[in-house]
Amino acid sequence: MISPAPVTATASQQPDSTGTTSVSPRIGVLLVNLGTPDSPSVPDVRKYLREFLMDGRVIDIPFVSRAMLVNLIIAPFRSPKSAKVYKQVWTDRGSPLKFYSEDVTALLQQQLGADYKVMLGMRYQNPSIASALEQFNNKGFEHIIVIPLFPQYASATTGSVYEEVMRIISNWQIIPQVSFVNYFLNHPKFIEAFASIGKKHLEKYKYDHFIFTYHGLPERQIRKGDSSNTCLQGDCCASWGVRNRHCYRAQCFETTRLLAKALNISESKYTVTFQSRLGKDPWIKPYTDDVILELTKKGIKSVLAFSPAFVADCLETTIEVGEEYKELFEKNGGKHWQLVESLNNHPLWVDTLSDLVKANTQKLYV
Ligand SMILES: C=CC1=C(C)c2cc3[nH]c(cc4nc(cc5[nH]c(cc1n2)c(C)c5CCC(=O)O)C(CCC(=O)O)=C4C)c(C)c3C=C
Ligand SMILES: [Fe+2]
Ligand SMILES: [Fe+2]
Repeated sequence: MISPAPVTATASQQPDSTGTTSVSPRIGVLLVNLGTPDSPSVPDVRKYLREFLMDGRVIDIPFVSRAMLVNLIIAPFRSPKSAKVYKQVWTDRGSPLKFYSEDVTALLQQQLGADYKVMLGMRYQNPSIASALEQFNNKGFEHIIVIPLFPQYASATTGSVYEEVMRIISNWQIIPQVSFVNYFLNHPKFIEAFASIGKKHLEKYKYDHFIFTYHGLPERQIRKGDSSNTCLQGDCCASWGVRNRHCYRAQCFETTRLLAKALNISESKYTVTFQSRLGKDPWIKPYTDDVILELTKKGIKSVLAFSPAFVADCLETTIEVGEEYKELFEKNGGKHWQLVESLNNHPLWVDTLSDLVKANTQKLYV
């Protein structure tokens, strides 16, 4: 696969709010994505999967059971299969998840200017969150803004990033002001960015149906965070608000409603689905593969598939949605399946991040 050329940042000195030009940045911005193996080799993929799946927020079962499951079953059996798939998406700049995250880091740095220093960390493997945060340790930074690159909150993703950042920062001599962005599932520019990529496909083809497929989660993880005791019952996700603010499933429905509105897609024309389930426990429903089969039975011939839980193309978009679900759809009578590419290095995505940083930048009283 050929990757786009890297984006390079040219940080310039800019006047601050008092009109004076600052010499060194005082605000650190840490972007964190999930992570990816260092290479598509089986040992590197195994190392990545081990670190990822041994996170107690990802596989939330007792440590000993988790260690047995990961080390005796998942890592040995899944690594060779996953390595093959990583080889398919690998480019001269590495995995798309990583190089698009690097591009966005450079573009955001360019946009924010010299008062800010923007760093990228990966929750698993490299560059680590620890190595990125070290750039802010004891160097005069007054505020660190952490943005996990996950539009919707889940304990397995955003929650895990918070835990790791706090674990590291808690050892510092000076702990500056730290802000965390909890989610941005409804940010107008985030919605506009995805909608504008989708529109390009809509201009070329008249689709019968639209699928909004999100990464799944074990139902258990939704229940654990459900203080209202309303989740996963009836149409609990029909609305999103104070009652279910951190329900990942409700958040996915909210992102979808906003995207459908921006794209003028009526409710009867789309379905929200959840993909990538692992293991035998029930995950949040409906499952993407089940819905694909139902749609083909109803005679749906063409589908445009959005994957708005991801901000960069990765295995879960390019391969799972773009290839595996396409194959399933076509095998069962579908004719035209199209994945909407992820935000990657889209200018409106960089604007979204810039807005999030600005909204979290506090006046420093010095
Ligand atoms: C086993 C439990 C898993 C949970 C819970 C989970 C939540 C979750 N993950 C993402 C984002 C991504 N996941 C990716 C890959 C991936 N996820 C799991 C498992 C869980 N994820 C596995 C085993 C894998 C690896 C797939 C493989 O190797 O075959 C990726 C892609 C990484 C890449 O480099 O391409 C992303 C991104 C979210 C948003 C989420 C909870 C909402
Ligand atoms: Fe995942
Ligand atoms: Fe819910």
